[in-house]
Amino acid sequence: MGATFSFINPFMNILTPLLTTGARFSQSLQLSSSINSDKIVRKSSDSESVQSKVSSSSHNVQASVLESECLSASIEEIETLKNKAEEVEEYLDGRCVYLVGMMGSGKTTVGRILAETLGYSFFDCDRLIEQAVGGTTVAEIFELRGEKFFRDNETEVLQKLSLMHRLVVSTGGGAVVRPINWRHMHKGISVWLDVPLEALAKRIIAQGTKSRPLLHEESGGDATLKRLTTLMDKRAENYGNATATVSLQNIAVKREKDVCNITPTEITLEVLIQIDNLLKHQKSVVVL
Ligand SMILES: Nc1ncnc2c1ncn2[C@@H]1O[C@H](COP(=O)(O)OP(=O)(O)O)[C@@H](O)[C@H]1O
Ligand SMILES: O=C(O)C1=C[C@@H](OP(=O)(O)O)[C@@H](O)[C@H](O)C1
Ligand SMILES: [Mg+2]
Repeated sequence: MGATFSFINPFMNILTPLLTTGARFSQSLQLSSSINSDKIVRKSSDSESVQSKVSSSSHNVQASVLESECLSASIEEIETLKNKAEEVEEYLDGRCVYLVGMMGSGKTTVGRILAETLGYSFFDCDRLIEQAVGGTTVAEIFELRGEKFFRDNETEVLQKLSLMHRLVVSTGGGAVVRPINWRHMHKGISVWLDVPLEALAKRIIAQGTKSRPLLHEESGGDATLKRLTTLMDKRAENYGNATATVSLQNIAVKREKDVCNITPTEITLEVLIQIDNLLKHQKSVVVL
């Protein structure tokens, strides 16, 4: 294995303050605002006061993810989300939730909402690697040190996170390729966000392909879709190792919506439903 960037110090420097103070991940704390996100869940009659509080908090303090989502999600949706999370949290028993899926599938976006809904800390693997390597971006790491260096450090991040509890971890799209990474993720619950490639291509093009080194030679929709298809053909089996799957195609049918119009809140709810079904099934099997 090439010289990997030792995470012993830099990585633990990022985690240690969280472990010692027991603080929820600073990212969530930075996102949370003067209003406790639990208070978002009110009867619709309070929605005006909540909305005004949310909008005022978003002026003077960076709004929490739920609050910002609340601006696009109804109070009823947020209430359903929080109620489901309370059910799931009991069965989760502190186990970490790992989101896997192709680049652009919404792991980082949904991960933040899921963490705040569960009252878990949130980590994004790519961001941890960038922070531990002195702020170098993922694209720069690929360019300057190569993909193997990146993958070695991705494995080290997952190994260290697997020692912790009550985390939502958004992995990078290629984390599923190494069996050792599954050994770490299988200590928790892994959920595959399965998004049709055409929807992925649209999102990634809208976001810009520069930040994704495995794509950035591609320009234009067809080339990006072709590249994503090649990657997916190689990885489909790996994503299938996840303990649960959230298919956006299925959500689209259930909600009679176009896949591209399914919101992160709706996906987060489906993640919770799939985890709930899985854990209740596991519990019933154990009882038998
Ligand atoms: N449900 C969604 N609908 C539309 N766009 C989304 C959705 N979820 C995420 N996105 C957008 O897609 C892009 C990739 O999302 P991100 O969370 O970074 O995915 P990943 O971490 O899986 O690569 C971002 O621009 C994000 O705003
Ligand atoms: O699919 C992949 O191999 C990658 C996905 C990226 O993460 P996202 O899935 O968050 O874009 C990032 O880890 C890197 O560019 C490699
Ligand atoms: Mg991501």
